[in-house]
Amino acid sequence: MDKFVINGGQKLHGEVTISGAKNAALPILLASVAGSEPITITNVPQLQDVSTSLKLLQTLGIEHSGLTNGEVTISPASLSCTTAPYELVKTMRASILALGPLLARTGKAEVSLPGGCAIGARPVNLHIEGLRLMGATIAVENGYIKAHVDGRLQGAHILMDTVSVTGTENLMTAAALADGRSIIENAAREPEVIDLANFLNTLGADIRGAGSDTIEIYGVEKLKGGGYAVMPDRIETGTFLVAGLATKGDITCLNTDPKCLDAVLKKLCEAGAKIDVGEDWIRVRASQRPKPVTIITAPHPAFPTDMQAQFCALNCLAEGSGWIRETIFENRFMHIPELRRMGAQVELEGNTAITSGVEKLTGAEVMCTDLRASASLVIAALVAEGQSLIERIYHIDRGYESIESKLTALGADITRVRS
Ligand SMILES: CC(=O)N[C@H]1[C@@H](OP(=O)(O)OP(=O)(O)OC[C@H]2O[C@@H](n3ccc(=O)[nH]c3=O)[C@H](O)[C@@H]2O)O[C@H](CO)[C@@H](O)[C@@H]1O
Ligand SMILES: C=C(OP(=O)(O)O)C(=O)O
Repeated sequence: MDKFVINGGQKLHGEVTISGAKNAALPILLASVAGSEPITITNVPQLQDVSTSLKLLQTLGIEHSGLTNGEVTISPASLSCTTAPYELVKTMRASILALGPLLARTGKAEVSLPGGCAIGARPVNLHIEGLRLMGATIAVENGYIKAHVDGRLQGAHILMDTVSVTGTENLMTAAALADGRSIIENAAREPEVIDLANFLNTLGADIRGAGSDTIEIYGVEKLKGGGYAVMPDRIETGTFLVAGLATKGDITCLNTDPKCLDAVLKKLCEAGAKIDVGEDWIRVRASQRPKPVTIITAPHPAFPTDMQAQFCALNCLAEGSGWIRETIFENRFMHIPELRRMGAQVELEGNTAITSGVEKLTGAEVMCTDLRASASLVIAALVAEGQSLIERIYHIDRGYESIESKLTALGADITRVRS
């Protein structure tokens, strides 16, 4: 398993180009299952989860060109299998997004249950309930969601009990091919949901209202081919901005979208960063220790849970105490014990992490437990005095493209040790 060795203490400075968004690329790649003509997708990040998605498409019999320079052409016409197997699904939760398009296109789908994972139980009941409302018969047997429908799925009125990002995406994609009109209420408003809707509309779908809490979908019989560029990764952007502030640096994120980052930019300013934005770039500058912030994670447009761990690392360095409450996932504080190994003073009270900022963290051997927890450890190690060894970085490779090259170009001292 690869490791990072980081010698802390370098201020980050310079420009970094942000990659396409993992959480938009994965739904888009898997929604291509619903298509029938060639689709070219660009600005796709080179990530482990993207490789897994392409492997899954291949397992379904769907031919593709492979990913080159962020571009992949997918030929969904060759679909020949409707089972998403455990070996692939277990490594990537987003595989559940194969369920809606497979069922809508072929009338049949067997997708392994993604199961629990590091950050919480993450059930998929809302995906299943929504598809049932659209006329599917679904059984959960032998660890698989087994779904079928005679003829086409039927348009339905779906009120989601909880805001679910992939739940909304799965149902929206299925409804795009259903017979008649569907309404999804209490839909997720995340920018990645809008990106998926725009992608499907490029292929001839009729989806209205994505980005609001009510999405209206008029089903079409077939999708056509087309090209689409994935939106920039707002979480990768936020992670680099936090690293810039934590190291008292001066960095500019290019090829990003400041409009998707309102809640994060607000907290960066409260933490003392000087932020400048343009149409597609964000510059962060800092010269002082950060100020502590108070954060409550919640669905978009509120503060994203995927930025919680990175701000925890920031609060650990702040001048004074702050707190962060996690309301989306019940087990998303596994970075805390690792940050403590680096000298952080953090108490956990239920779903709230209360920090007393320390003047310096110290390098240590730490272990990644999930994707964003890994990002928080990298940020802490960049600031810490001395050397840190970060283990199990396969978690970070799921979601950050070439993170060590990007950080090195910004002046960090980071090396990947391969094993
Ligand atoms: C690939 C992708 O886009 N992943 C993102 C997506 O995950 P994901 O779509 O899995 O997360 P959800 O939005 O579905 O989860 C939100 C909450 O709803 C609950 N829930 C969800 C579905 C369901 O059927 N029943 C249920 O109870 C979950 O347990 C959780 O408490 O949104 C999360 C919340 O912004 C992000 O952290 C993930 O990075
Ligand atoms: C939790 C995340 O991803 P996933 O839903 O793919 O596990 C994330 O991107 O932070």
